[in-house]
Amino acid sequence: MSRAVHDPHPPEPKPRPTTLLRGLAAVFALTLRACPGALATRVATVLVVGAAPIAASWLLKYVVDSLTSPDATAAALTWAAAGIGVLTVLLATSAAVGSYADARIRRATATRAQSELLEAVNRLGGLARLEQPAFHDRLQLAIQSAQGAERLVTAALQGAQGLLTMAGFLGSVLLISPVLAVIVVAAAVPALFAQLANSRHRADLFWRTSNLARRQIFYRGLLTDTQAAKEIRLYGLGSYFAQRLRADLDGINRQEELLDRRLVRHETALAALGAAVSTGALVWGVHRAATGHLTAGDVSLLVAALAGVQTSLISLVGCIAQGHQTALLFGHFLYVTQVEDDLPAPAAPVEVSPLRQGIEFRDVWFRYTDDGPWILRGLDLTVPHGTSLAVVGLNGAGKSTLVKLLCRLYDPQRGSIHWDGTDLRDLAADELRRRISVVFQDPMEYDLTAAENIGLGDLAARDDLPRIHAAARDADIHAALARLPQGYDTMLSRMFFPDDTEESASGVQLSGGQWQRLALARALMRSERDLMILDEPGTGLDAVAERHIHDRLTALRQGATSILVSHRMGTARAADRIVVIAGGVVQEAGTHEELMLLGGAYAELFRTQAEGYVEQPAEGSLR
Ligand SMILES: Nc1ncnc2c1ncn2[C@@H]1O[C@H](COP(=O)(O)OP(=O)(O)OP(=O)(O)O)[C@@H](O)[C@H]1O
Repeated sequence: MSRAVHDPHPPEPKPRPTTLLRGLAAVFALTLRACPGALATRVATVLVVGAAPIAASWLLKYVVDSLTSPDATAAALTWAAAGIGVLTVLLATSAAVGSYADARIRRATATRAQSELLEAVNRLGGLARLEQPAFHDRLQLAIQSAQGAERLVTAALQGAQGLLTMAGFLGSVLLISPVLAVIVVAAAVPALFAQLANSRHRADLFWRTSNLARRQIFYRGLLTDTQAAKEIRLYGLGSYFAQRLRADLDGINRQEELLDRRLVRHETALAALGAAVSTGALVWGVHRAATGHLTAGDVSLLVAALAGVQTSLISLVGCIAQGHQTALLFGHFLYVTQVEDDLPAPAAPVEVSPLRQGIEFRDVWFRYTDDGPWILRGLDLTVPHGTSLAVVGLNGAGKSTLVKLLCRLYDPQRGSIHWDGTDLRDLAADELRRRISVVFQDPMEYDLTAAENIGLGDLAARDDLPRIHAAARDADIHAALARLPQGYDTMLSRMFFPDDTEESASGVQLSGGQWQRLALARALMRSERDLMILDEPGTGLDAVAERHIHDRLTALRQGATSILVSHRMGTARAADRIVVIAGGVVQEAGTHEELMLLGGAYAELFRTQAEGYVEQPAEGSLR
């Protein structure tokens, strides 16, 4: 079946600005999912805090006018004053309840957003996206925006509150003088546009500096990482990396400083304009009252309205700017959570049955990037069920690439790989992977207990100690783990304490070879495995251990299929079939004896290694 050419490294599109409304809708939806109760409480406080000052200032106008009027009754005045008191109490309590609701919204949305983001990243079936620097930049910004997503809700609610207050007070100013109302609104328009432009510049700055920001996190990690500490000290790299970190931070700071200067100029001018408009309006009001056109109550209302309008305008403009900036950043969160999978899922996945016939690579072409070199160039390879295959070749020949393609961590650009005749692209990647057990060249060292490090191989059996012990025995690591201070419960970490409680019970570090055996035990936990792949498991193992493990694995195989990538010819020779990868294709294939007879690349590799083990006669004995 011919397939459309698939690009395993789809390029990252340039970020498209997210509109305030789209971002707002998305964050409100997120908050509703995270904490609907707190959101409802916050909306109620917004209504109270937004409307109460207007009601209070109208009551105050009534009180002031009544005090200067002979018709006013003491009872009405007292009720009006009490009304102001009730509104003040409501305002004070709403502020406290609002802060509490804000804190709940902040915690709940940040937690929800982070987990939705990590789930989305985990949904990506392959490695291609995760290996793109531009995707990492976006991910970094998405994590930042997930942590501060609630700022958009808070800004929107505060903005709504400001809008409510402003509308009420503007209505009041409108009643006193329509012209004045227009002037007050007009004075706010430049502020609004300036703030929107500023927030766009700030979001641009985040995007432009995200690469620098990621790099300084990398340097900081290097300088504090225990694994890196050995080389950093040995080569005296500490100050060098510290300087590079400093240079990156300086680069970010310089760009931020430029932007801040621009913002301070705008904000100073706008604040001066707002103050001038308010003062002018106040002078006008006092003059109108002095000439008998306004009452004393009108002036008190005007004073309250001008202050109210100015304060809510500033807050509203600030909220829109903050909201706009957060919405632009939130665009990265939306992108990452909605990004297309780098491995297209089959429309109707075929069930992955236990391997019966074998694996077949048919004319497989693969390269990691569009402009990179082809690593595989039309590779054909068959691994019949129940046989063992050894893959050998020089560094960089593409042996690990072949393994990753077989696990469907990437799809080939051309050609196909088949599991019992079914193209891997027609199988669900996670089901396929359940049937494969791999020990990679660089296995993970989890900062967890020894038992957990093995149990992760089959999550459903992570507490099944007899199985964990059996896997450890097969990987020849049981005795070493049993001897640890807390046995299998020993934390294999110098970074964390067991259960974060007992500071005295610090963890231990294993040796490189022991970690490798642990990874092998983890791989052996896979109960449904049909295919075992060992990608250079011997690099950290001593010769005795490798021989022992190899014999155990051969015994364990019992009709199962296995692929071994190895530079150790002594181990590779025992496989049923050996292939030499070179130039992106299978250069030679056969049994050890056949390949030695052929006298090609394999025979040369084998002899070169074997010569290293033959004892040379001492010079004197030559005579
Ligand atoms: N994730 C990646 N992105 C880009 N290029 C890669 C990636 N992984 C490997 N390569 C390149 O692909 C080529 C083949 O790498 P691969 O790891 O498959 O070789 P190998 O035969 O396993 O080598 P070794 O014996 O050193 O382990 C190398 O040139 C390497 O630089």
